[in-house]
Amino acid sequence: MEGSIRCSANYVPLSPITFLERSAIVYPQRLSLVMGDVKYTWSQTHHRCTKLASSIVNLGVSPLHVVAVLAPNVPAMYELHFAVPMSGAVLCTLNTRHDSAMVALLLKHSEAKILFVDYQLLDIAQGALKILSKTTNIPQLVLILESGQASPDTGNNSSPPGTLIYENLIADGKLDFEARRPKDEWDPIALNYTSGTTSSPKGVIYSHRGAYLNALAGALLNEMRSMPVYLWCVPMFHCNGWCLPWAIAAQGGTNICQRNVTAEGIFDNIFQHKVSHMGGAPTVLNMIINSPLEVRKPLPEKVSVMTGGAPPPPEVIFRMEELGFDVVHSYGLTETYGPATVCTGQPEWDDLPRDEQAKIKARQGVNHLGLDAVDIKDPVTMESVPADAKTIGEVMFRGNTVMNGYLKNLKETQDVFKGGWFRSGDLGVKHPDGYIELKDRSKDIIISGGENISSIELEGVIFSHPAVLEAAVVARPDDYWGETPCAFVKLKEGHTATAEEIIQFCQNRLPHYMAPRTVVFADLPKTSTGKTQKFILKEKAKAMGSLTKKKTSRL
Ligand SMILES: Nc1ncnc2c1ncn2[C@@H]1O[C@H](COP(=O)(O)OP(=O)(O)OP(=O)(O)O)[C@@H](O)[C@H]1O
Repeated sequence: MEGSIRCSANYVPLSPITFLERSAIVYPQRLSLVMGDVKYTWSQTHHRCTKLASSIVNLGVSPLHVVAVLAPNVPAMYELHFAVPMSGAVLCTLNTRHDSAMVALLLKHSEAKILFVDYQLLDIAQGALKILSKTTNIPQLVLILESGQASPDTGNNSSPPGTLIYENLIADGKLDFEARRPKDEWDPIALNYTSGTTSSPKGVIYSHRGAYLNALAGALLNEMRSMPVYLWCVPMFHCNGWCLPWAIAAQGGTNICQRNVTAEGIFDNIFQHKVSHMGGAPTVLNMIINSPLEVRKPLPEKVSVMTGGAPPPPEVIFRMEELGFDVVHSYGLTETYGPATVCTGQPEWDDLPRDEQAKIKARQGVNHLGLDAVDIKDPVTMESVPADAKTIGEVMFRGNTVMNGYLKNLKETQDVFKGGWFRSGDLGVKHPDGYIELKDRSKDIIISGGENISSIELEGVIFSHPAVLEAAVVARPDDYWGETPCAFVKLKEGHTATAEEIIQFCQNRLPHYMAPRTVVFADLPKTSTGKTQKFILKEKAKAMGSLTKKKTSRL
């Protein structure tokens, strides 16, 4: 329109770096980070990140170079979420459960210039560098020590010559360094590899703009007021901790860091630090509700817990709320910066019976405020499916919190954006109230005698059996039915149940064709982000062979 001028006065590339700068002014003396005796204020965090960023630049890192980190949720991991972007580089957080071969592969793919590594993971990093040294340049290693740990020697592993020490980089950094801001808000801020549940990890590129918007949407959907106290259970290496490191800075909150996640640690931290918010995959919630009675103490105040990353069974939501937690259910993918939808609560739901409420809350919901739209579409015609809670289609996303693309994989990027929407590979339905509900990943849906069986729905029912701790359902190939549902079940300690009892339990609650035909009692293989590795279970189910023989009629 005539009269408008786009200039630096009214158009500044969005970046979460501004959250830290603002918090250092608004909340200078308030606690930003706590882990054991280590405590920093927002002013200190700002200073430390500035100095660290200057040292990263000093090491020869140029804008858009990749800087990798292999560390659990320790304060350094949090600081790197700001220091790396402030240096103009792109942060690549690596899964702490990867072995050296996978770390080497991802370092090579991302062409990382620096690898920050926690001392407890030094042997993995060293193994990776050894593999890399055979074919390519190796990144500069920077060792993160425990606070007060003076020596780089870590038990049997002494760091290789030339290794730098994290705290020295901060001590030697310049406080007058001016943070490098993105030239364009579309510039990458992070590179996140997917969990590798269904295929090899893909490198997902996040922009400053997307991270900024998803962080603010995260604060809103968690209903975080200023100065929340956030307990870190979600690994920061997974979708940058669902973008919450940036959200907590935006709200001047206190980050309570912990190396390991245990039910005892969670309750201790809640009491000690008056935690207001936390997050965790359904496996973490399951661990909480099944922890011994002496651990599960009544909460001093409501704690809001965001869950996602895998389908939370209604039973888990129900029992968490019985303990006094407020469960916020969110769904998304690495490609959507983690959380993309939220099952926004409605006051009328409060009048429903508790188990009914839990079922409604287990739905994946609606797009959050930072995302333009989520829809369920026919992947061929791209038509929206009717909102009848029955017609299955593919979940698709559109908006500013969808990734830039996959690193060095244009073909895959084009494929997932075909039709102008991001195709998630998840299958779901739309309810009449517009909320979506996931039924399966397209690779996991079970088709038995022409009927679709949702493994998520079936797992939810098995899960509500009082003896069941965990359940996963996969397809068992069948000569007559095509596939039949095969349940892998882990029982709670001290509980018993037979396969027949589990099958009967399901038949009493579901149409008969949906009940499992096979029940196997076993431990469930998991990814480090809490997802069941169904491909392993599928192999096992396949190895069992067909339940029915060819040419037999109905069972
Ligand atoms: N709230 C949720 N309910 C149900 N499923 C969820 C939820 N949140 C996430 N998921 C599942 O997790 C998937 C996203 O996982 P993520 O991006 O971490 O990597 P991955 O898809 O497991 O890895 P890969 O793409 O390499 O197989 C979603 O597509 C969905 O299937």
